[in-house]
Amino acid sequence: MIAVTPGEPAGIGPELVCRYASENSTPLVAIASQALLESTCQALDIDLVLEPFDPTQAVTNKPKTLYVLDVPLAVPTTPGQLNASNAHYVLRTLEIATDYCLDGTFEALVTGPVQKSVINDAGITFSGHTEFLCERSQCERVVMMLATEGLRVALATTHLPLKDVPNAITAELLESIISILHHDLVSQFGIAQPRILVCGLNPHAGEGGHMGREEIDVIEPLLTKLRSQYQWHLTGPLPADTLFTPKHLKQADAVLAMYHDQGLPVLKYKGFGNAVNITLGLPFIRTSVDHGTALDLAGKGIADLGSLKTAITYAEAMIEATHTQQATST
Ligand SMILES: NC(=O)c1ccc[n+]([C@@H]2O[C@H](COP(=O)([O-])OP(=O)(O)OC[C@H]3O[C@@H](n4cnc5c(N)ncnc54)[C@H](O)[C@@H]3O)[C@@H](O)[C@H]2O)c1
Ligand SMILES: N[C@H](C(=O)O)[C@H](O)COP(=O)(O)O
Repeated sequence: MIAVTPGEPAGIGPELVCRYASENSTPLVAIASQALLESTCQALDIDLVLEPFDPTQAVTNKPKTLYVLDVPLAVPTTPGQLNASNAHYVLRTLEIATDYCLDGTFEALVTGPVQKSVINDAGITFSGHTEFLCERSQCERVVMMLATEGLRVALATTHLPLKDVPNAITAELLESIISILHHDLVSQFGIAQPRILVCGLNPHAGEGGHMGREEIDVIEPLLTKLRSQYQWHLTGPLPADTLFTPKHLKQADAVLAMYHDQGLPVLKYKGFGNAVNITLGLPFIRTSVDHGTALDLAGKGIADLGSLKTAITYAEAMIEATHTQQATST
């Protein structure tokens, strides 16, 4: 079973989930407000039956059906209008979803977009699903990786102000990020010997130390150590501006970028609308859309479904890969 959280109630998440369930037969359990989903279907004329979810019963593959585990909103919503009063609702849906994934009720969680700012406006420190799921699952570290046809980009740091990035790039951080990335490319993506390209942090990878020393002091020694210890295929640190070119990418299974806007603009330029955001290193599968709440489109029924479809397709494939791995290891 796959759980889905539509995310911010005033964003495009609820309508995308309802439209997906109306048009596709993958059985999904939405952890969300039943009233919100009902009003969304009514407003946009979406043909969908909302069935109460019973955790003791398996869901069946019924067309035009969405199972719902009801989590009431604090206050009714208007599409496109944020209300901090519903921030706790958003987090509650994520808590319930995570806990049901951890106890094995769901095999995967697919998340819709949340509005990070409004959660913080409600007085809750929140930087993203990735960090939230890491903490709730009591993981020491997880890795954000976005993927689209022909490109996978993982991040060494995630939702961090740019000024804090250089100090965060330590050998300890990079070793655990690369280890999780390598492990999950093998186990979840079936790549026997993953080839990973690692970006430098500074322009031209530091220009021999004249434009920053993180490459010389931290990244290169760590890559050398990991190569000799594990024989992993790690290339870098490479200048990020020319790393994202076919010559390099055709020899890679994934790229590790040092920070959010070093890697994600390239990925989204290539695949926005057909990309997926995956959290590696969790004890369960989590995929997500590549876009945000798109408040400008909410309630209009015109937002593109492509990324939600991709996120669900990846979750299904990763479930399959996990089953195959379990079968071969027993
Ligand atoms: N997975 C997530 O939870 C997630 C991902 C990205 C951004 N966000 C959050 O979303 C909020 C808004 O972020 P933003 O404005 O930078 O990005 P956004 O993705 O919401 O919007 C950027 C542009 O893309 C368009 N767009 C987005 N999704 C679309 C879709 N499905 N179909 C057609 N057009 C679409 C929007 O109309 C807008 O023009 C922020 O709080 C951000 O942190 C959440
Ligand atoms: N960094 C993501 C992106 O740009 O698409 C996005 O903010 C969502 O991150 P979480 O999955 O951690 O919420």
